[in-house]
Amino acid sequence: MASMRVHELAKEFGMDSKVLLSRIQDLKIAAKSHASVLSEANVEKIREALAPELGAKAAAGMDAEAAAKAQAEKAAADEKKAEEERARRAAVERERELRAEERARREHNSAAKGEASAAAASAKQTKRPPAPAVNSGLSSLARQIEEQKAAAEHRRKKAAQDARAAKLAAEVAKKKAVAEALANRGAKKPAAKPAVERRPKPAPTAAPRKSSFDSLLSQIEAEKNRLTAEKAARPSRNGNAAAGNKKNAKGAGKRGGHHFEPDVPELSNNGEDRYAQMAVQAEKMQRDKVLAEARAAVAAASNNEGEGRRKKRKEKREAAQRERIAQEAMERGIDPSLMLDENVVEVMQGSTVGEFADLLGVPSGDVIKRLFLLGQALTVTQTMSDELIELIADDMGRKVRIVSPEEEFAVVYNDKEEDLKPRPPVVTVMGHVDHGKTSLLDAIRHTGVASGEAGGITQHIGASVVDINGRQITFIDTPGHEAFTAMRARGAQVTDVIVLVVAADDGVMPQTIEAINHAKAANVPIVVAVNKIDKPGAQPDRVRQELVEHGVIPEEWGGSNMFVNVSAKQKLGIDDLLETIILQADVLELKANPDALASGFVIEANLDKGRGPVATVLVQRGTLKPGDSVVAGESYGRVRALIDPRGNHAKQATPSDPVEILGLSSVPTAGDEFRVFEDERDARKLAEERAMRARLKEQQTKSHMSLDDLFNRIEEGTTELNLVVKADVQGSIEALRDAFEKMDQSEVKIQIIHSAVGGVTETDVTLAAASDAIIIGFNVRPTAGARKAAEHEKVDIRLYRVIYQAIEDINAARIGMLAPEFVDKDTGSAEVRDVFRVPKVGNIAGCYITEGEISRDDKVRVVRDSKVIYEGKISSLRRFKDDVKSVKQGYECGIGVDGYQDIKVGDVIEGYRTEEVERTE
Ligand SMILES: Nc1nc2c(ncn2[C@@H]2O[C@H](COP(=O)(O)OP(=O)(O)OP(=O)(O)O)[C@@H](O)[C@H]2O)c(=O)[nH]1
Repeated sequence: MASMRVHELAKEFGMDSKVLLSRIQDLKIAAKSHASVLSEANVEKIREALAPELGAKAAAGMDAEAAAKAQAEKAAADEKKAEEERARRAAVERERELRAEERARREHNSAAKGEASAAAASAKQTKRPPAPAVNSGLSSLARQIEEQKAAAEHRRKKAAQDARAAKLAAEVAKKKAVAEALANRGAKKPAAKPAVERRPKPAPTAAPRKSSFDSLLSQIEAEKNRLTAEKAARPSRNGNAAAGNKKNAKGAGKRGGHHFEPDVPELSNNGEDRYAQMAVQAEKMQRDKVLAEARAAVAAASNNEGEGRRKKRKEKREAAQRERIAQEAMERGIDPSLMLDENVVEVMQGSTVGEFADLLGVPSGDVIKRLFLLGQALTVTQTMSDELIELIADDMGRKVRIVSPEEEFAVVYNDKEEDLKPRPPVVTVMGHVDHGKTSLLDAIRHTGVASGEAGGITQHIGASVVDINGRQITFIDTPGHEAFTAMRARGAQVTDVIVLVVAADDGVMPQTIEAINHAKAANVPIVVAVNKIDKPGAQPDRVRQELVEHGVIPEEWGGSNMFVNVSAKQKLGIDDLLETIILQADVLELKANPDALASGFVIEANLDKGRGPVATVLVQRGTLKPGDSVVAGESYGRVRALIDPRGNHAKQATPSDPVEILGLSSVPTAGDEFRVFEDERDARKLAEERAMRARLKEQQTKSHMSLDDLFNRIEEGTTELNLVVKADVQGSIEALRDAFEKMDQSEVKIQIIHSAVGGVTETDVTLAAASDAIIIGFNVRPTAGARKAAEHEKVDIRLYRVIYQAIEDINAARIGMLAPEFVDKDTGSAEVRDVFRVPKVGNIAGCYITEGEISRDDKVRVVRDSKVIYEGKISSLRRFKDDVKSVKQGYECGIGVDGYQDIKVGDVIEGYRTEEVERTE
């Protein structure tokens, strides 16, 4: 059975497609509409889940006759069942009665038996309360058990008595034997055999440990006799025994391996002394024997358990191997279960239909057929997207793992704890416009230079290094959150600490809040530099209070953020700030392995006329040296020279060092990863593959989170929906926040990562791209730059005019039912450069089309300061007094907006069309 569409399945079930769709969504299976394709596995799942419901439905749908027949059949079956049950119960009753009779009979017999017990029995019987027949049967059974228990106890005691008697007899026999042996000692040695034979029969291995001192003595004697006899029977070790032969010697040796042969010295013959010696011997023998037994037991156990142990060790080895693979998988960002499962087939990203079929060992025709059923007509030589590879494999019940080309070179950074060495912190300065970021960086650099090497004028390489009390701090030179977020958007996490500059005379401003949000999104700690404290209007405490409202709480007030008052202009508090940064870094315990091939990120790059491509990189791991083969983004090459921030040639750059690289093949982009390879060919191959992938990616840029995609993302495990909210007034933001809080967030948590009053800017788009967020705008418009950036980054910008629409959309998106069938498509944008008053017609906007093309039939919105102030239709579109159908970008025209006279110079007229969009998967 192949995959099916929802409506096909609904038809099969005799259900309404919509009803089935909602049931499917309840089952958390991705399906958006009646046309959605369901995989075979999902169809099976749905069938199973709906089986009871469908069964009931089927029963309900049967005609009356069939229903009556079924009912009759059921009644007959029930009756038959009841009959059987009655018969079974009767049989049980009969059995019970018979048992009671039998018990009564036995009781009667035992009561009659024995005169002595008769009285007792009758006494017992009189004691027992008169009970009905069944009860008396039970109590007699209990009595029988009691009697049997007593008899067993008696037998046990008797056996114990017998054993004790036998033991005593054995002891006596032993004593006798010892006495005899002692008496015979010295006169004539007893024959070996009889001595051994005389060993008392019940002298088991366990007995000596428990036996008394006397019995031990007798054992010693017996053992000694046995040994003497054995010695006499086998050749002496020095080989002069006439009877000696090699075989015997060997056999004795072997026996010695398992046998306990205590070294018992001869005893002197006089009285108490002799007994003392015997006592010592007894103790020694006891100990040695126990030891020997223990050893034998261990040897036996290890022989028996050898197999088990080997198995265990093998299991342990395999578990360790699995753990290692899982660890490696996690470090490479791969699902460990896919790497551990032997049934998983690894398929190279971008495989053709033919290659895919070969890897799975199936005919290409089969794959093509399945693709066709999914609405994808591909030929054998066409490449399959990741999604199709997974879909078709799933359809075939096969497991695959898509291997990206870069994975071949994926370096697993798994440094051992002992290889990690402390490294300096990397700091970015952020803050509102004009709060003194540049001045502060200058002041800091000046401090560094003053206390550092003489003559070291900092070069602009994108980062600078400052020394404070022998400790290094690396500052990223580009202040502001744009650069920071742009880097982060590219996956480059280079900053350890953010210095947030807030002017003491100005307080918290919109960009201050933006910076806080960026820092929080990146999970980077903030050190606050309250700047301009030299100014008369400075209120550093007010800054603290304002920041508290945004979750930045001073340490002295019980929070976790360090604050320092500074004046960048008068260079006050700079050392204090640097020391605070060091303190914050110490808290972070920053470490890296310097003894490895270097890797890190490009923080700035340009093409220098004289020197060719130049890139400033920040080393994050390992040590970079001239001569290293390096890849930086899509560029590669051999490091010709390293230049430090002071403009000097460097011999090496270690973790947290910024350094300029010369010798690359092309100019990389800020935020690109760089990595050193042992072999230059590998570096080149990776760079080329990256370039190829970038081209591919350009064609199919991975979209960021979008409302259309939210349901699928939730299905894939997304649990958070990040939002950037921009609105015309603060009240709208608060209202939206309130509404979200009331929403069911059990499946996906809604987080507003940034909100502000104003139009949607490029920075909003970069933040959204970096945090995989959706931008929501209320009565605001994106700037042209923001729109372009969003298009490029595939960031979803949703613009609303009423709050409930946004709430409805997000609610619908969560369950995959987002259905705005109509969307506004922008057509063009015009800048109002003049306003003409035309009698009888009204005000006409003299415009310049800055983007796209505006047509006479388009709807328009009038935008002022990024806010929509009017929406309506075009009443007239003219070029030089002529009515025209449309005007393209770069041309001037006159636009009359129907019903709106308040047009002003500087307004923007945006043309758009409302189009019906067919929702696809
Ligand atoms: N009085 C006083 N003025 C300062 C201080 N720090 C900076 N300024 C002044 O504030 C103005 C802005 O300083 P910048 O360093 O350019 O501020 P910025 O944050 O880098 O500004 P942008 O680059 O435009 O974002 C300049 O005129 C500085 O001279 C200070 O500590 N005290």
